[in-house]
Amino acid sequence: MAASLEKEQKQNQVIGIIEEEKLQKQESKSSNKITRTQVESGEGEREMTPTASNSMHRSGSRPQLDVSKAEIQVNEEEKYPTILLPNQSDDLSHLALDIGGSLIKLVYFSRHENQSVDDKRKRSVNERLGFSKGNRRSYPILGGRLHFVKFETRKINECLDFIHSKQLHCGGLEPCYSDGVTDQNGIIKATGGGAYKYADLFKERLGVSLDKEDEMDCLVAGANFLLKAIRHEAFTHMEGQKEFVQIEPNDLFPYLLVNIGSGVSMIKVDGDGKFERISGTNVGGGTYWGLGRLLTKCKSFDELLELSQKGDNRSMDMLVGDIYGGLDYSKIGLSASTIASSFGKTISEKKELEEYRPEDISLSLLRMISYNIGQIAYLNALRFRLKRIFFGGFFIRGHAYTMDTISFAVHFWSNGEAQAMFLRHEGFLGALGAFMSYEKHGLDDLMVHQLVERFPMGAPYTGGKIHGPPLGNLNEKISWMEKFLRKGTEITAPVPMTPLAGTTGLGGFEVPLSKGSTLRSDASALSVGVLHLVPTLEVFPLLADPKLYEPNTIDLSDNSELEYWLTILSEHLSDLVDKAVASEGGTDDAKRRGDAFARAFSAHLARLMEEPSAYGKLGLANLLEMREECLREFHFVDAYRSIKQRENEASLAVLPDLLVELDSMDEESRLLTLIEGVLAANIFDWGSRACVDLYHKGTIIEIYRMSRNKMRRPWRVDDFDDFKERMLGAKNKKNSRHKRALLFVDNSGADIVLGMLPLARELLRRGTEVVLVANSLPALNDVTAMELPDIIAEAAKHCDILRRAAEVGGLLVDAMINTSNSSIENSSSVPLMVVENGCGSPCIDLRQVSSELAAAAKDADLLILEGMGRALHTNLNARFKCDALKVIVSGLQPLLQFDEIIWHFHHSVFGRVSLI
Ligand SMILES: Nc1ncnc2c1ncn2[C@@H]1O[C@H](COP(=O)(O)OP(=O)(O)OP(=O)(O)O)[C@@H](O)[C@H]1O
Ligand SMILES: CC(C)(CO)[C@@H](O)C(=O)NCCC(=O)O
Ligand SMILES: [Mn+2]
Repeated sequence: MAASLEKEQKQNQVIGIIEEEKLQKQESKSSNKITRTQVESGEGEREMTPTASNSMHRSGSRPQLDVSKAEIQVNEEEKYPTILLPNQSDDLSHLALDIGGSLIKLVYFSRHENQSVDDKRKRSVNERLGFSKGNRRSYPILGGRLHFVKFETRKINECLDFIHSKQLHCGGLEPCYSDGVTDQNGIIKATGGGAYKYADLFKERLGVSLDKEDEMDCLVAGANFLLKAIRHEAFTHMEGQKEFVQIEPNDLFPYLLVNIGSGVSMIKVDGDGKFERISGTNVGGGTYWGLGRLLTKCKSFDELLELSQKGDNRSMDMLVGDIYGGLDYSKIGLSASTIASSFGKTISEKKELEEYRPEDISLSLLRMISYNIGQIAYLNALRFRLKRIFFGGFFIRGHAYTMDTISFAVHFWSNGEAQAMFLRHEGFLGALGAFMSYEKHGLDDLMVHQLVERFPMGAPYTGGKIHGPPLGNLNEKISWMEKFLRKGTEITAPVPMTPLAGTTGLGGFEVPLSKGSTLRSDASALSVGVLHLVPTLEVFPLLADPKLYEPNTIDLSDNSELEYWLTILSEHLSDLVDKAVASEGGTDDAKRRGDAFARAFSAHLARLMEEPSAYGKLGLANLLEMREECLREFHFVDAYRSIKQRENEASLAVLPDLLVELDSMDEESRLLTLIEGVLAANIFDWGSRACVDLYHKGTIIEIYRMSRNKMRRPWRVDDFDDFKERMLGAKNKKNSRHKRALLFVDNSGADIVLGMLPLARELLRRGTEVVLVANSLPALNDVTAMELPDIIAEAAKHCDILRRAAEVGGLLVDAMINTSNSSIENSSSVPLMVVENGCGSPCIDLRQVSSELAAAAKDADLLILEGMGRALHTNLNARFKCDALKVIVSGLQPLLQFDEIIWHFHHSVFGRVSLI
């Protein structure tokens, strides 16, 4: 009882300060960091980590850009030069099509050739951990991206141009990978009626043959894949509320798939490839668009849909009340406001078509068709006792009112027994299924954790948008951004609808309530991202229960939280842009890219502000990663590069003094000092202006010591005694040492050099192997795995323990020789290693880590997570199979908050009670 109370209190304390943390982290990471560190090191520009500037690190797990030997190509006619990337391999692509009665859907795959840098760190890690490079060979498609694009069928020429401009028809799957036995070049998988109808046109225009796949097979294959492999693919939508549902793959079948395209197909799905088309209706999306166009003279589907938002169907529809003199027909459960007869009112009036409002016509039509489909779907579900109904097809178009209407119908007629669900990739089921019909596509074998969805700016506009030329390169994308933002806030959401309070009737609400009056034409385009297939990602093996694991501590589905973070991010944007531009030498090109980045990222923020679930279920980790990805999209490789270098150098200069000081202490005080040191050094992270003011007279070691002195116990959550006991043993009892510790490191500079390295050294001294786990790609001023070996090499010059361990771990060049002749195995030393974590974000989602890290985790029995991103914003509530230590500094006002420390030590070893 007491224990659980204590646990609860600690938890509350922890949660209570999160509010304060958020601000600080962001302030710190984006504020202008002019600490004493930088002021002192005049030679900050000197390259300390030569690799960083030469070539972009190609993470084994996330495809990246190779900017080595990049050249700016000046073209007289063009105002802006093109950047040539000679070492950037061309994407290999292939394509599948679903050519429907209304829309053509494309799914295409692009892959960077596997050029991941085989650096010495990687090699030594591979050797040490017996880790090998995944299964790329046997699954040819893995390791690339899936793009989703659509065009109107009546504008098939635009589609052909798109395919041609991207050369998508040239990259069949087989020729790229097989031993040349089969040559399937020139064959594209295609489904939908158009695969028959337009086969000749494709042959004529592109010289390719369409390999026809059955439409129903494809719909089912696509739906099954999405529902199994994409987290939060399905959602419910009722009364304006969108809720993502996670369906267990072994609890998926049977279900009813209702694909609302031009016409509607209803398919009972019992398993992979096991299905039956049980029904359909000719009253579908084509009916709405076709009749709507005739009746309203609308020029586009979106225009028609937009009209409906301002409509009032009572002028068109005959309601029960119209028939019953304003009364309900309660005996049979019909309220006065229930539609008795769609468009029925128009018979009794002598009005001509022109006298009706197009808005009202559109809304009546939309309701008529949505209800009808909902009802037929329900009846079919009833027929086969199916509880779940998934609605796909582009009729839905992410449109809130349409979904609400369908949901209402299903809910109403089934008395709440059946549930309507929608799919984020709504209209792409068939195309995805066609894609999957390629042999050896490898998609079947992909697991949820190997897929990462991203939302680059290029995607919606090359792809999502139905009109317009494809964007070929960054230059075009930037020009496009410039043009597009001149037009204002175009990238926003479909207008969310909220039900009218107290309405009655079958419809549940009479008129859609809209926040704005326009339906953003790009909305549905933006909700489908690019799907990165990353076979090297794995679930972190030490998670106590991966099913229960939720990385994000803060719930962004809470609107005030989301708003808070979006505001923080937008407030710090200009500062980040300055840094990014400076990191690329402040050239005109960098400025232009910086500007485009700012526009793009603001557009994302605006979109999320308007529709929080626009990108699916978004956690803080995703949001922060989106910022980093957006920087990378505009070719900002490492915005904090020079800041990181300066801080590393300044910290390395004082490391020897610190080590001397530590070595003069007894074991117990050294352990405490080390932990205080980690906390103190993590504070350098925030580098706020207040901190600068306070410290501007000190040297880095003085600042570090001063903050360390402020780290007096007791801490906010203070489990140091438990940790100490585990490390040093109790009075008469000596605890066994840990075999291997994984240290998830955070920032460059003091944080890594004066905080984490000395702690690593202590572990090494005690005979524990140490693996430093760092980012694969830059994020803010976080240290990356690629930068660590150089930092360690520098530190090793002043410390035998680090030097020997780094040699054993293969991190030092001379050690490479040793490792290869394996004499090192005889050494009694334990190794210091570095692995990349698989991410490029200040947070870490432990469901998707690099295979290196997963391999390193196999023998680990101690985890140390440091800093707010990795231990607070994510993973605060994570439970592990082994000892885990989370070390975090937090506080609203830096000066007052030095004692705001979260420290907990969590035993999950058998039989021991969790302390938090
Ligand atoms: N931009 C658009 N242009 C035309 N129709 C659109 C658009 N956006 C959404 N729609 C709706 O989506 C429907 C087409 O959906 P979808 O692409 O799933 O079907 P399809 O494959 O073309 O049709 P079918 O499977 O019956 O051959 C249209 O009939 C229309 O109601
Ligand atoms: C003919 C298809 C399958 C073409 O996609 C589709 O438009 C559809 O299911 N139409 C409805 C046909 C019916 O079952 O009444
Ligand atoms: Mn179709």
